Amino acid sequence: MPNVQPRPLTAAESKLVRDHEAFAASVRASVLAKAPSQPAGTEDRLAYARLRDEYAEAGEEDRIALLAQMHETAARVDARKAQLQDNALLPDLHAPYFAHMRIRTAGKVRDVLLGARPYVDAARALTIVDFRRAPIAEAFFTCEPGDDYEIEIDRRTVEGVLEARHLVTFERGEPAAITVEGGAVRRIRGEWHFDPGALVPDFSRVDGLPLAAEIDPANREKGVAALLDEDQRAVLERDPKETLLVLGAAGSGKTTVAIHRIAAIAERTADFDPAAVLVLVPEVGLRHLAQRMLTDLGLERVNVHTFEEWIRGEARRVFPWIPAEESPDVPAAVRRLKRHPGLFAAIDALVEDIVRGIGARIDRLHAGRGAIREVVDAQREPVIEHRLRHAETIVLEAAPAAKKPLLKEAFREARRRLERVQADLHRLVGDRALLEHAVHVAKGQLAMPVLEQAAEHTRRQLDDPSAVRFAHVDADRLQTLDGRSLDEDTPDAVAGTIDAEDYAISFELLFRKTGRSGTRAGSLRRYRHLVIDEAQGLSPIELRVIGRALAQGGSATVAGDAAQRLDEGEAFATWDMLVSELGVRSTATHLETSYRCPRPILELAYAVLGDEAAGPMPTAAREGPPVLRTVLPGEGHAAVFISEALRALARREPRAGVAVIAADAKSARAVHEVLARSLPARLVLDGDFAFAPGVEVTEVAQVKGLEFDYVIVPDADARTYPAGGEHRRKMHVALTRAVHQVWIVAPGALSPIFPMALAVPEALSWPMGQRT
Ligand SMILES: Nc1ncnc2c1ncn2[C@@H]1O[C@H](COP(=O)(O)OP(=O)(O)OP(=O)(O)O)[C@@H](O)[C@H]1O
Repeated sequence: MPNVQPRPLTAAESKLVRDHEAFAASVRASVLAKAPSQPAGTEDRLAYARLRDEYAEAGEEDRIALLAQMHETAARVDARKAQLQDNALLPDLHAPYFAHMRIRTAGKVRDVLLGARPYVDAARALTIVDFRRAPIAEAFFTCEPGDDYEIEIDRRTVEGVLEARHLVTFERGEPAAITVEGGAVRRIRGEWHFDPGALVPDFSRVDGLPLAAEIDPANREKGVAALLDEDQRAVLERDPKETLLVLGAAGSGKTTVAIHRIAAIAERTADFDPAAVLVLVPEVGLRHLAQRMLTDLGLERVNVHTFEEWIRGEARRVFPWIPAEESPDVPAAVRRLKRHPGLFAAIDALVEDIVRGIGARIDRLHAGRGAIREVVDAQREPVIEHRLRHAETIVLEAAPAAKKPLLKEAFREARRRLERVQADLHRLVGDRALLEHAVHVAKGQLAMPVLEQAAEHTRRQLDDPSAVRFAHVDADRLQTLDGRSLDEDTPDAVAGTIDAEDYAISFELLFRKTGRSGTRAGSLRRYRHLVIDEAQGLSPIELRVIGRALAQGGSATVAGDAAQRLDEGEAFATWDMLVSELGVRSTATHLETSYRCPRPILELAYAVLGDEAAGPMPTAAREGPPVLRTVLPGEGHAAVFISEALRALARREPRAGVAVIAADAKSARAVHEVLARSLPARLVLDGDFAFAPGVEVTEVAQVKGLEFDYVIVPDADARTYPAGGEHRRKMHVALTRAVHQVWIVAPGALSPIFPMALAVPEALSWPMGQRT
């Protein structure tokens, strides 16, 4: 806890307290004067959805009547919505606002309160503005008391002076603390006191360690190459033909070593061709980083792709039937099913079924009386083509000479058809009976309802989109009330699409049927050397396809860390199994020193992992400043604190690279919306990091393999990171991106994944209100 030495209030501070008690009383009176409680309009909303479905199914003669009904229902829904919104938008009386500013504009002084919802009661001179969106809130985020402001509102410039600004917390609906010069005034057991304390965390650099932007690009790679430790160098000295598994904690140099191994292989290989090397990474950000590292090493011709980019490109070349559009919205459970190792059991069952079908067909056409079918069914090779060849030999041996040419042709035709996998894919992912095999072997990791979901999702994908179905209907008749397409935001938006997960499944089906990874349209490209970075994120079915892209006699460097899995985690079992899915034999190296993060970050990142840690904590290469932690009453307070801290940091260390890493894209957008009001923060949700000084707001999934001078976790609260392995690994990834220092901000109760006993100092002496 901060060093608190209460003292009585000054007259000005007492006046401030009285003002805030008056604001709170005024909000309460205003809100209570408005009657809430309205019935929900659920029935009408459901009716509208039903009508929309009926419209899609209806014949042209019924459409006009249906449209009229849709109109009526929509009008009722809108009216209800307006009522409900009115009530929902009333301020929350427990904590109606979190900040206050006094502004002087056009000769008048006004008090403006900042809250999550806007609210105005002109009679009571009460104004609460939405801190995320109201233009005037910018004055609060960007000005110090006494500063002039100039803000664009509705194309007008409004000028004024910010006279005062305060953050406020509430307890049981009453003001409990208000920031003032040098600290805060605070109500303790009904008495108000002054508490001293700083309000901006003290980011402190590691002595002697340059910021990323301070490292001369020309020295960057040369520098690391010279620094590599014994274990890292040993990897580079291994035979280029060997497949190596490079394991180690976050920041232990796995990517660095894997990329430098390409340079080492290039040096030792007479006919080295960089275009015969493929580097696969999970995200676009890491692709950019790997490309930069390769360019620094003079290896810019090496292919670098995210796994998804690579398999999409290969699948579209090999399977010309693949639809142009990818599904915008795959249900999470279906995505999990399609990547789960249990799916192999469903594929096995499908393979048996296909074989039975082929045997029965040839038998029927050639009057085999069950004998041909029996021979085909009796074969046990994993690949259907091999079974058919085997069966053909047996059948032909027993067949009379006259029948042989026709039988031969029948088998050839059956084999020729094997490369058609489109229908098999649809059956596999849409047939409950087949998928039950997957759920069965998944031992509780997949639940039965996923069968229904997958079948439904596939059925909708196989539907023509409305635009195709109603091609004969006038375009203006297809206009909906809201002007959107009939499919938008409806489950039909997936009609005519494919899921990204289906690419690997198609390759697996093709292999199980033909023993090859090519069709008449094209073949999977092969490489002499593969680098697979962050391999822990790949599913067995994906690894099989990657393994088949390795040329005969080629080698691979597989790097990863099981503690950094960001999916549910079940696609990964052990490193041995992972390598065996790739179809290679490998030797493992463990890198034991973490170079990126200083000790305090590493300690916290390991404590957060708990049982999810793959091994003991690695050695930290250096000491560093403490991890900072701040628990605040809500998002509004967090936004203010983070923007103030970032502005102070930018003044002190303008060359620092800062990542604000939110749990997901939605949270990143919300944080960015506020930060962008007071500083030039970039929102990065497509991997397009600048690798330069400045503030970038992003989500955990984007930052795999990357590093930043400072990391701020803006949503380390219990709601965003509840207990659970998945959340522990996710936080571990976020924390371990920092080279210098980490600041954890919890808007609300701190996540339970942080150990209570851990010595993480409270960064700010912020008096908490009771409400979070
Ligand atoms: N021997 C070394 N001496 C000093 N710095 C090193 C050394 N090895 C690697 N580094 C640096 O440590 C940082 C982390 O390296 P790298 O990104 O390769 O780790 P990683 O194991 O791939 O991390 P992650 O698991 O987070 O992806 C980089 O800045 C790299 O330059």
